[in-house]
Amino acid sequence: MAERVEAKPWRVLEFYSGIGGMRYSLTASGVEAEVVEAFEINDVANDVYQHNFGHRPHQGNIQSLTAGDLDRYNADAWLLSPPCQPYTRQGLQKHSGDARASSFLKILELIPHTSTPPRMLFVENVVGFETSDTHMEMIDTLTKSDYVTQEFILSPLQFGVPYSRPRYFCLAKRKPLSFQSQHNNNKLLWSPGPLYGRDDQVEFDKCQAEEGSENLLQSCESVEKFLDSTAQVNGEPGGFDETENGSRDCDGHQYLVPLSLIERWGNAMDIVYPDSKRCCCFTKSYYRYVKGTGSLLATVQPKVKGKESCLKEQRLRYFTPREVANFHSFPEDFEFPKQISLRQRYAMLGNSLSVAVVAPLLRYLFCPSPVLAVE
Ligand SMILES: C[S@@+](CC[C@H](N)C(=O)[O-])C[C@H]1O[C@@H](n2cnc3c(N)ncnc32)[C@H](O)[C@@H]1O
Repeated sequence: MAERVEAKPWRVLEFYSGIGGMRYSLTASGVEAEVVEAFEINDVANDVYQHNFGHRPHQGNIQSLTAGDLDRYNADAWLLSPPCQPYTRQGLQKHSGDARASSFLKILELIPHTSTPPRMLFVENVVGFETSDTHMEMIDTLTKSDYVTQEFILSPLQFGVPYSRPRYFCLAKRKPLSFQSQHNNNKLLWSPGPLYGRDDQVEFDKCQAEEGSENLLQSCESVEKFLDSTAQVNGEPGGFDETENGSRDCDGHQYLVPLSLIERWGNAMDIVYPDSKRCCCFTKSYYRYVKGTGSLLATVQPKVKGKESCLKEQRLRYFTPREVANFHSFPEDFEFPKQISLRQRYAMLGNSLSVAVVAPLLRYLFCPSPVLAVE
């Protein structure tokens, strides 16, 4: 095998590509890499991916891929964001017993059967994955296949984004490749310090990643910066499913939270203001349900913030899909094709990831470009 020619981009496979959050992160990381194929079962997500990247992912069940199929791509790295439902706190936490975990386990099992196993792997999932039996199997397979791992739990709050979305990440490199800070091998880290060559904050309080300490929040931008100044919150032109939004239509304002919902669920709502420094994780059920699915924006700021003031007078609205994409640090040119309904937009964004978090993790995984062994 020849030494890797530095000018040649890394060849990358993107599994569970969704709307392409991983690909945007790879671009934002500045790593010279090329996505040689993406894999995704959902045709609506593939419409969005194709619209933005000009390439339609391989549509089908990842579970049916064989080692031979994957060998053909001759990929250096696999990026994977498998379904998180088996591990979510709200779910039944059936872990590997959940059918939705099986395609990921199957892909892991293929690694030792490929003729050229990927040199690097990147896995994203929800907090809770790290204690699952799927995680145990993953680490076992990676160790047996000669990989060294470093794991992180990080939130956009730690990257200056006023958005709490802690997620689990596994970075794996196949020997003889190694990480920059090898003393963090086989550790679960709650701090982004190692990504920037700082090891001072590794023993970071895990609550900070999850909830955001006061210091951390003060270093974040305000929610205002993420609002879409051009958004016509009285109805974006075109692209929305009339019947779906009809029931929400309140004075023609499709993003306004109906008063009936405020009366019923007001106590359970997470309300933020333009000068807030934190908002809650947007899930795929945002806009369908209000409890625990993401924050609502008060467009009229009361003298006393919060629920002490009449919620009905705060003119609460949902964040628009563009604004959710902003909290995910998606680029400005990301857009949905017109035919994608509002609910589908929220659902796919809720499944996606934070580019602000994943880009530096990918940079850390790929760089400095390790010199590969000469065969
Ligand atoms: C957590 S989401 C990943 C989203 C993606 N990272 C993004 O930025 O949008 C998981 C994705 O995997 C897809 N998926 C789930 N099971 C699959 C399977 N067996 N084969 C292919 N795709 C699958 C889902 O449709 C979903 O889009």
